[in-house]
Formats: sequence, structure tokens, C-alpha cells
Amino acid sequence: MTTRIDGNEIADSVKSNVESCVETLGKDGVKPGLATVLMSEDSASETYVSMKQQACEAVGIESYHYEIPANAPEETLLKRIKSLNSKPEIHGILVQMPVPDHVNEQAVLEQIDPIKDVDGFHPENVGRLTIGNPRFKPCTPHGVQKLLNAVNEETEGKDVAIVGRSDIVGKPMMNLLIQKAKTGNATVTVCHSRTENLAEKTRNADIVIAAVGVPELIDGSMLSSGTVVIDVGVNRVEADNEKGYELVGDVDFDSAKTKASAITPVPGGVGPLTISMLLYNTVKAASLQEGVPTELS
Ligand SMILES: Nc1nc(=O)c2c([nH]1)NC[C@@H]1CN(c3ccc(C(=O)N[C@@H](CCC(=O)O)C(=O)O)cc3)C=[N+]21
Repeated sequence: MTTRIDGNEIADSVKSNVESCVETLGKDGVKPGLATVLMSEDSASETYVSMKQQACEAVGIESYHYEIPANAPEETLLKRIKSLNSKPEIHGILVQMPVPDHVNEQAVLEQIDPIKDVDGFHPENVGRLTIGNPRFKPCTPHGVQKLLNAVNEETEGKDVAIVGRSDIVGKPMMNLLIQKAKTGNATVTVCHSRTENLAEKTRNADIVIAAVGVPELIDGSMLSSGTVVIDVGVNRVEADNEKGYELVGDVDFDSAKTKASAITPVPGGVGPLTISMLLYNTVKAASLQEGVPTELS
């Protein structure tokens, strides 16, 4: 029996915890606020940003949205961030990635006040995570931890293969899983484009986390039976339907599910958790900035 892990259901339980924290903060006159900044004409980016705004409103977080023309100079974006840093009603700032090629992504991330960095991408927050004192855990890896907890998948002593070494998923995922902490204490192998014999690494793993952005790269032949498979991929591939595309993961679901003991689908797996952990971080940011305790779990 293979468990199909329901990301929407798990995300809903995170959101209801967040919602009750928002209510408690409200009693102290605090309304958490998140600013999203979009500097892109990419339709996927537009979709994700509007999903984030809707999710905020659903739990009582105030959402502020700013758009910057994709051909504007880098300075326009940096100035916008500076102005948001100084606004007390804005507790979290999210600049939708990727930014255009002429904009230095690192400069953008460093401009965000680390106490408002709800993505957890600022070097200060990356450093804190690495030394085991996280402030904002990056949303997607944190969401993966929540998924593993929800299906009672213990990570201690397990072999985990992460496929992908990005700054936003692969690396922070590794850091979280090797911490001496809950949903940590794993032995982690980080695989990437130069890895030799990838299938050997994934077959030796108890848990495989795919975050490479290559549609259906991981199939059943690369897995041992009983493996827990977490698919972080959100790839739009051309399809003969109304939208003109469909969403597929980095895992070939149909073949992988013949081996997996539990597996996340795409859509409806990790994606919804990414959004709910953003709400979680926004509430945490408000609590830290306003000096009002909250009971996020
Ligand atoms: N600064 C920044 N922070 C991010 O967190 C960030 C970003 N930039 N850039 C792009 C990626 C991508 N991302 C997703 C969030 C939710 C879904 C999600 O909820 N997906 C749904 C389906 C969505 C659909 O139907 O298109 C699902 O998987 O079920 C997907 C992808 C956040 N990102």
C-alpha cells in the first residue's frame, strides 16, 4: 500500500494554526502584514504571487502588493525594498524570484531587512540556519519537514538523498535534515548535475527529495521499495488543454508509486505547504517585530 500524501490537507492544518495565532495577535492590536514584490512578466510568477496574496487574506494577514516593470533599473527595486523595510505595518517582504537578468539577485536579497525576510534567503538567516539557530526556515524545505511529520516519517538515522543543490531548496533542506533537532539527525547525500550514478544514490536512500526542476527525472527504476518520495518540482510542460500546459513534478509519479511507501503528488503535494509556511513566517515576523509572543506549532 502506497500512501498518497495530501499536501492540501496538511497545509490546511498549518493554516488553521496560523489563523488562530493571527487572532491572538489581533487581541494585542497587531495585524501581520506581508508585502509581495513582483518584477517579472512571467505568467507562472504572476500566478504564484496572486496565490500568496489570497492565502494571506484567508487567514487574516494583510497583503500589500507592488509591481515593478521588468525593464526598470535594479535601483527601482532596491529603493522599493528600502521603503518597505521602514514601514512598521509590513512585517514580511517577499520579492518573487526569479528577478530579470539585469538585476543582481544577491543584492536584492541583502537589501531586505533580515527581520522581515520571510523567505529566509538573506545571508544572515542562511547563516543562522546553518549554525542551528534558525529565525525563518525557508518555506519549501520547512514545508517538507511538515509533510514528513504529518506522515510520521522519522528522519533520525535515515539516509536521505536530495536531488538538487539550489539555495532555495536543496541546500537549506540539507541543513535542516542534518540538524540535531526534530525532523533532523539524518544522513544526507546532496546530488546534482555532476553526480555520477544518480540512481545508485537514490536507490540507497530511505527518503528521496527531488528538487531539480527536470520533469519526471526520477522514476521507479531509481527507487528501492519502501522509499518515501517527496517531489518538490513544479514544471509547466506543454499540454493539449485549455491552459496550454500542465504541471508535472521531478518524479514520474506512476512508476515511482509502484515502489514508494509514501509519495507526494504534483500538484497538491509540496506546493501548498510552501504557501502555508510563508504565512507561518509572516506571523513569526510580526511576533518578533511587535514583541508579542505567539504559539506557532
Ligand atoms: N521569493 C520567492 N519565494 C518563493 O517561495 C517562490 C519564489 N520566490 N519563486 C517561485 C517559487 C515557486 N513557488 C511555489 C509556491 C506554491 C506552489 C503551489 O502551491 N503549487 C500548487 C499548484 C499551483 C498551480 O496550479 O499552478 C501545487 O503544487 O499544488 C508552487 C510553487 C514559490 N516560489
